[in-house]
Amino acid sequence: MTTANNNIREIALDILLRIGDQGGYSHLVIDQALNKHQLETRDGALLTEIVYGTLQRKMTLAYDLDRFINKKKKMNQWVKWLLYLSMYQMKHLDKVPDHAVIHVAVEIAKKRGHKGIASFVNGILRAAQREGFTDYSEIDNEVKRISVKTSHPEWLVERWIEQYGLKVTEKMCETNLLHKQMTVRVQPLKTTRSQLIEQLEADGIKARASDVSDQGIIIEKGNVLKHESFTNSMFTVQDESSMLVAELMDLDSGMTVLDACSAPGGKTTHIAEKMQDNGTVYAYDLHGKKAKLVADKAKSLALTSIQTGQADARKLQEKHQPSTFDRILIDAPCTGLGVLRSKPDIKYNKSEDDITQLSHIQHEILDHVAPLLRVNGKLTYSTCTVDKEENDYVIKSFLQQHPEYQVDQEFFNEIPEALQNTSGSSEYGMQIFPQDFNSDGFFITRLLRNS
Ligand SMILES: C[S@@+](CC[C@H](N)C(=O)[O-])C[C@H]1O[C@@H](n2cnc3c(N)ncnc32)[C@H](O)[C@@H]1O
Repeated sequence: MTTANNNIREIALDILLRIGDQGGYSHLVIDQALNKHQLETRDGALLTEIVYGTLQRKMTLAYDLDRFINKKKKMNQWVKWLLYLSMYQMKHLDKVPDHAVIHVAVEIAKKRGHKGIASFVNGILRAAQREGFTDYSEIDNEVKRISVKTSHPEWLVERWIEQYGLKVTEKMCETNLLHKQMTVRVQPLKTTRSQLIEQLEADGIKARASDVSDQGIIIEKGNVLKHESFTNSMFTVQDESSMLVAELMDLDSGMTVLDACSAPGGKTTHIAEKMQDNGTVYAYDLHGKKAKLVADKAKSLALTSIQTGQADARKLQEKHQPSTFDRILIDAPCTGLGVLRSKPDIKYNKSEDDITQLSHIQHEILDHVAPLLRVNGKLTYSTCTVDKEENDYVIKSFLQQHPEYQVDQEFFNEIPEALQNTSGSSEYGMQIFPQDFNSDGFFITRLLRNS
């Protein structure tokens, strides 16, 4: 193993300490580290794999480690994370032999600590190499077994089982550990989807058309972010479930649309594209800096129909007259339990109280924005979370208090074929699980104002 390899593990250890114990956001901390260290593509990919893999499986690795350790022994945080990241590589990275993983871990332990710690690390990892890892079937309690095996907190597993059943929950937790392919959305005012796919394929990037959005492209192999079409803003990176939101808003050219919670602008720009950049999309966000990101994104995609501003969605009645908008999108702030594959820290940091608090905010936003829609207009509500309290129940209680609204039944007919029979959906909307379509977990519904 080279110094570069040692270095990658040391950087990985620093990142894990920042995310794991100091609460940094995984994607932001990794991006910062990749920029700071200017790693080659292959090294960057290995670093990302080790950090995400270890973080994704933190609870499983803690269970594994417990089997090899004298529990009375107090361990430094960095030693714990070094053991986790080493065990992760031994269990899941075939290309790195165990003896090399152990060697690097011992070197790092010597450098950061002293000989005694190095010998402790060596002893634990050699025991793991000798005895191997369990398949967790020895855990009788179903909730605990799923929690340990898939590294999701017990409260969340229990909650999902209650809401969606054991089979769906176990599958969801397993899917949350898998790699998600990148998907992008073509900017149709600049090129067509088939032209872009052809261009990518010609340059060695394997790509195919999405079934859920006619602007969507699934990238199967290759780094599309280094391709000239990205530099030229021919597309934007977006998850397929997220693309489905604007697809299901029933948009038309020339409309006046409100996007009440818009940053960083993935859906705002999609809305403008679907209206051929003709009409007006008012895009707000609670945070001024974030609203600027929406303006930047609109500019980079050369879209001119978007007007951005800072505002609390609950106070938009101060800016707009009642019955102004043809379409409204509330892509609400949420716990993000549908995006655990790309943001694994969420599953360790969020609590049931966060769910309840956010559901109150979601309800308040809906309540205050509702009068701004014109009669016969349509309001789309979406979240990237999997939890009934933030989804179905928010809609249910909104409808009870707003008899002038109903769920738009046409919405269910417009759901793409491939997603027609998702098991999580209810009379209040469509719940996409990560396992349904290898996309993010999302809730989407559309309400009609009838008086
Ligand atoms: C799920 S994100 C929106 C993602 C965005 N629609 C997209 O597709 O790129 C929710 C956004 O709501 C914003 N937000 C939170 N509370 C808000 C409020 N009271 N009023 C307006 N925006 C709010 C957050 O800053 C965050 O950017």
